[in-house]
Amino acid sequence: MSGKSLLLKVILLGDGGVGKSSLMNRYVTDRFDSQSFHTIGVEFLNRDLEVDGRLVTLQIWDTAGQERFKSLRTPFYRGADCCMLTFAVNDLQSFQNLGCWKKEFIYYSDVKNPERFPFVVLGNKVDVEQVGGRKVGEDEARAWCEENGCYPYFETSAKDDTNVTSAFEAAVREVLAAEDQNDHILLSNSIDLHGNRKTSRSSCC
Ligand SMILES: Nc1nc2c(ncn2[C@@H]2O[C@H](COP(=O)(O)OP(=O)(O)OP(=O)(O)O)[C@@H](O)[C@H]2O)c(=O)[nH]1
Ligand SMILES: [Mg+2]
Repeated sequence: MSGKSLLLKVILLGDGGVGKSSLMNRYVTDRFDSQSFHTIGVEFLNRDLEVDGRLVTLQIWDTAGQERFKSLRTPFYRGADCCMLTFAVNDLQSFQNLGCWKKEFIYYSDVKNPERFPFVVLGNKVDVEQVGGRKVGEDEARAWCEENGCYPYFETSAKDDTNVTSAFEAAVREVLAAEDQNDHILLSNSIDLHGNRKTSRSSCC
């Protein structure tokens, strides 16, 4: 295990009220507030964790999902290592807006290679299933993830603490895997001192 901690910036995006702040608070402080206020702008919290033997400081940036706060949140997209696109399974519109959130992120973060950028999708509030409140099926959500870039999908509940840890750990794994891939591309395109240019390309998902 490496002794140095890697700082990773993960950003939570999605419609107002889907539970982004609740997911961050559940993960970092293990608390849930059923009366939480809408976020204004952005907030962030850190949590240290170890994934596959690597020490990581996860810096979670929680953004305001309401349209009126757009100009306050978009300046913070730059430098993100992973984007967690969040909807609520009892809110069809929030699912239908995932594509807009992805576009907004790509535009303002100015990522070099959007096709390779690590996104993770969260369908939050799965606890509502028990009271018949689900509006988006798991299959439908998985199909969207498949079509839009083979993104990992997690059905979460900040209220019941379902899959919250797994989702954040998956975000870290996605970033680490993407970095390994980039290192591999750099290595395979390097020129050795004997004049043999290596041109082998790595394959992707
Ligand atoms: N039943 C249920 N309610 C949840 C869950 N997560 C969040 N909520 C509730 O949904 C409401 C909105 O949650 P927030 O975490 O504030 O939503 P947000 O995505 O941060 O909203 P904005 O800050 O406006 O973008 C609050 O009343 C939460 O208590 C969940 O997993 N299950
Ligand atoms: Mg919030």
